[in-house]
Amino acid sequence: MYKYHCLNPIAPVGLEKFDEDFTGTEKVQDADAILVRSALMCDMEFDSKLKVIARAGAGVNNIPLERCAEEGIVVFNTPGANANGVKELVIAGMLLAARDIIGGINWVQEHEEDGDIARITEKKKKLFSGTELDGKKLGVIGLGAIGVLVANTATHLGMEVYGYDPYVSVDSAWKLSRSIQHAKTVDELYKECDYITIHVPATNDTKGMIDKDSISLMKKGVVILNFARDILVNGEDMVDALVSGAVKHYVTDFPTPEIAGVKGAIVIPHLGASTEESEDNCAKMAVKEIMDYLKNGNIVHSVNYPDCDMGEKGENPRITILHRNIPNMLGQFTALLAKANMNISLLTNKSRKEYAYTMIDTEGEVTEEVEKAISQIDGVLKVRVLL
Ligand SMILES: NC(=O)C1=CN([C@@H]2O[C@H](COP(=O)(O)OP(=O)(O)OC[C@H]3O[C@@H](n4cnc5c(N)ncnc54)[C@H](O)[C@@H]3O)[C@@H](O)[C@H]2O)C=CC1
Ligand SMILES: O=C(O)CCC(=O)C(=O)O
Repeated sequence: MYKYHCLNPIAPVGLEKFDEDFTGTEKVQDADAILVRSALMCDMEFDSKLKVIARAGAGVNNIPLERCAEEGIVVFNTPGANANGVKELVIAGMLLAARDIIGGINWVQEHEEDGDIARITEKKKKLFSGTELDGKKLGVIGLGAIGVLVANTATHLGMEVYGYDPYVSVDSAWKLSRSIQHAKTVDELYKECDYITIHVPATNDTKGMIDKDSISLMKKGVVILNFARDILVNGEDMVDALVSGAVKHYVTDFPTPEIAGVKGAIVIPHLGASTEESEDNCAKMAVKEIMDYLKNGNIVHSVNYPDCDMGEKGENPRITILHRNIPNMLGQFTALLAKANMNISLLTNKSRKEYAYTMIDTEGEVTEEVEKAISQIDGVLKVRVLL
């Protein structure tokens, strides 16, 4: 029986997909699998029993990926499963910046007791007038699951859309509307656009990518939207830009003490993926990934190990080995099995940067001695024998 623990609430429709070989546990130290959304895991100690973490969502900057890889813990995310939820809120964010909907609604609430509200509305509404998105230029940085949806939808609102992503995947490129203009440099996008929205992962390379230098290249009064992660934007520089009017609105899904009360900032409490549909999609995908890994050894949508899929495990035992990507690992595995007089019926080996994964279907029993001998090979991080 495998045990799973949820560090955040995970949609029941996903958890219901676990079959009879799985049960929930309140004790994280007993878990073979952890499901998580945004809970911070960077300082957590992991029990040697833990084999897999599934992030029901896209961003994985709350999980220590490298340490997990070293400890033989495979980390998954659920690419694209919440992209539509975020896209819809980004479009709402652009509309909130273009029209003073929030100011107008607040004004009505302040005058809700006023019997004359209908008449004074017509006098006061000019205080909350705005502009339209039609004809404006939108720059989308990062054309992954969310960026592509935002870019394509904005074209239907009449916006002229520029996209920038030096690492765009073939899949995303296929999905992108032909009317999106390809910005060859991010500076080109900064200079051209009235609205700029960022949809890149938070990494050492992207941290602080929006700062006083990048803002200085943008049009005065630009609107910047950040539904990716707070650390992509230098908070101090953004406050200065809002105060000076260099940035008209900063629409962000990430409240920080620095930005929360600043005039011009439109701050949402991380609601991008908080829709029934996104939560259900993420939970279902995360549970599927965990079951497939624990029962079949397959890795699909990992963020710290290579994806590797040998289909459903059959009658024969399957040995799965997480190991370093160094020479002669396969040679040592096969030599060891040959010495134990074992036949290999199927073998796959995949690598990703410093780490690799080998799956071996064998004919005949895998003894404890064989399992132990594999785990003692230098560079092996975790061995499992699936029966
Ligand atoms: N507000 C919310 O609730 C949510 C926020 N997110 C955040 O949005 C981010 C993006 O999500 P997805 O689109 O699903 O991820 P994704 O992985 O599908 O797309 C990310 C894209 O960014 C591109 N990229 C990476 N570095 C870049 C750079 N320096 N310049 C330009 N492009 C670069 C990649 O090539 C990729 O196409 C996530 O990493 C997460 O932090 C995701 C889901 C929900
Ligand atoms: O689970 C959530 O609500 C956060 C979603 C998110 O930020 C992500 O998927 O990266």
